[in-house]
Amino acid sequence: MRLRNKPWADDFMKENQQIVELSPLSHKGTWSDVFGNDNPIHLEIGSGKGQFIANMAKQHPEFNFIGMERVKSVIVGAIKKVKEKEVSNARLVNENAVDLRDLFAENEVNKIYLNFSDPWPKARHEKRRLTYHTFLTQYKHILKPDGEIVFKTDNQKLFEYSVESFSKFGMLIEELTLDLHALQDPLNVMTEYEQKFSQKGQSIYRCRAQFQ
Ligand SMILES: C[S@@+](CC[C@H](N)C(=O)[O-])C[C@H]1O[C@@H](n2cnc3c(N)ncnc32)[C@H](O)[C@@H]1O
Repeated sequence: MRLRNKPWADDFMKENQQIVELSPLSHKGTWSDVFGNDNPIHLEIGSGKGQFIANMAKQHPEFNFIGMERVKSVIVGAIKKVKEKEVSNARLVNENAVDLRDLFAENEVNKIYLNFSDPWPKARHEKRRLTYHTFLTQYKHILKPDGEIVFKTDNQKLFEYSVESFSKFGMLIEELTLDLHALQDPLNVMTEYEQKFSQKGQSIYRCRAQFQ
């Protein structure tokens, strides 16, 4: 579902079809054809302005990256960042993650990144959180049996909620850190929000969880 009509963003996307997939539903089950290889597929939901996906694609040519972002004016920024990196292993889709099973076949994806997802703090909006159990059901379907979710946030309440949600769903918590940057993990690629919040002195939380 596309949310707002923005003709200039539509034009920009049409001009950059080597990066943005205009008919992503048609690739369900055949994403490897889009990339021209069988490399593992890593999906980021809510890519924002694309710093993470652009840098990950550059650092990891052995993986294929798909970034999903529902806001047109935001995805334009992500397209520009991916373009600058001159990579062939990243694609963006302007979709609202409602049911990922429309976009991906069973077991088609190897890893899902949820980076600084919108917290939806009100109880009545719980169903919109990307770590709500209905989303986990979708993730389990599209992920390979050994696939994992990597979740990063600065929001303590969302983090606690999400770890509990993973756990209640029967997922295996493989890693949990309350201060990611203290680990000085050289492989950590920062997102725009991560940079912004860590500069303000906020701790960054990360959890890696696997379906069993
Ligand atoms: C708080 S921002 C974080 C952006 C980026 N991941 C970062 O860390 O800098 C969350 C982004 O997720 C997008 N988003 C939220 N829910 C989404 C959904 N259901 N499907 C696709 N994009 C979504 C929003 O439009 C927004 O750009």
